[in-house]
Amino acid sequence: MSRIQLENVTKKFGKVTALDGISLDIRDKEFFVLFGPAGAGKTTILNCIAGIQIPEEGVVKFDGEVMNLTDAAHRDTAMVFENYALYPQMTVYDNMASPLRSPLYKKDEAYIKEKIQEVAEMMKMDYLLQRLPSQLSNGQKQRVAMGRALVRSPRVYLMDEPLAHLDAKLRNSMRTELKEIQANFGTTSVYVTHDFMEAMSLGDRIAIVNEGKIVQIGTGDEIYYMPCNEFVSQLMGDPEINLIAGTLKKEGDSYSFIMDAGEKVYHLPTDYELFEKLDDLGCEKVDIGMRPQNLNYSFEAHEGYLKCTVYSYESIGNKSVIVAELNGLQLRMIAPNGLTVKIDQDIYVDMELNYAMFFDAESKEYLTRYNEAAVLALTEQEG
Ligand SMILES: Nc1ncnc2c1ncn2[C@@H]1O[C@H](COP(=O)(O)OP(=O)(O)OP(=O)(O)O)[C@@H](O)[C@H]1O
Repeated sequence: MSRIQLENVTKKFGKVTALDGISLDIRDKEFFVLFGPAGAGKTTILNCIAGIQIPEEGVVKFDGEVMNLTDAAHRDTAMVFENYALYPQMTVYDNMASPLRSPLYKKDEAYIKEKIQEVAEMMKMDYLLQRLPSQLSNGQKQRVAMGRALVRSPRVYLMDEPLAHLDAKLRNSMRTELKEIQANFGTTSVYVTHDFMEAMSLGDRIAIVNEGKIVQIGTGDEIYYMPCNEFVSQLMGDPEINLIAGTLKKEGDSYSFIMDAGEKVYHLPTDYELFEKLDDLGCEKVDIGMRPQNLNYSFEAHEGYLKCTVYSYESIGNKSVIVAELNGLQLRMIAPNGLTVKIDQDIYVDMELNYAMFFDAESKEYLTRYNEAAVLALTEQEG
């Protein structure tokens, strides 16, 4: 059992408030992801759980027991750092054995050998056991650092960007493995990342951290489909969501959206629940959020398509991103690789508005979206 709670935790470094009244309730056996931009406070949260840093205010609890006065060595956590922290003079085997040889968790050598063999096989690194860290690639060092944490069965694994130095292919396969390993071990895990795909694929739940505060907590789908504000909508998606400023206008039973750029008028697809909500909210100035995959383009003029020019066309691996521009508004869209596209050439853009999210133009807070009830039903199933 390991439920980890933080209640109103504040941590300062001189004048910098790294954590500003953070509260989290991480469930037993949960794979919990902390996701946010650089400097948000993610590592500091891990350090407060580990006992490496002590909050000035607030409480850290393990299974209901206050841990603030328990030192790091006695909290029974296992941490994996981005910078590996391997002992350079020890072989991989001895590095992995080190937690099991420490006075606190001491095990006999036969047990240690068996455990290391099991983890090394699982992590496909048994051929590395006799090497020194200096004889390993960065990716291999990272696997060893993770293996060293996995030989123990602590109350909680604390992982700080453990896949950051792996190449894309290895990162993908490690992601899948990690999730399986955690499911098998059933150990509560808190995992820091600033990689959107990693957060989505690993987290049972994700906490969005920004400027020392928790902005939103939920399943990946919940946050992706109903981000609580524009900042979260931008963070949750790669390529980033399009935010399009304009004015809502009610006309009888229906609504139009007049886009600021080009003053193009869109008649919003009918969704009575959405329209009722818009009636209640009474907002005029809104930003519409459109994911890049819900924009379509053509190089020929079409009725209802928005005439723009190509701003850029760049490959992002197995697909590309086209950015179209109109009066300073840039629209990101997904396209295949290998198109013949010239910068500044005409491009015509269509928006699948029945996927739109609506944000208040002033506060930037989420207002509503199409199919909100269906999204809520989906996320309730997951929760
Ligand atoms: N030991 C320290 N001394 C002074 N300031 C610190 C210290 N540790 C963290 N900070 C500051 O606290 C804030 C939060 O840092 P933290 O490392 O927790 O962020 P993070 O979200 O993990 O960022 P990153 O993704 O870049 O690792 C930052 O402003 C950082 O500069």
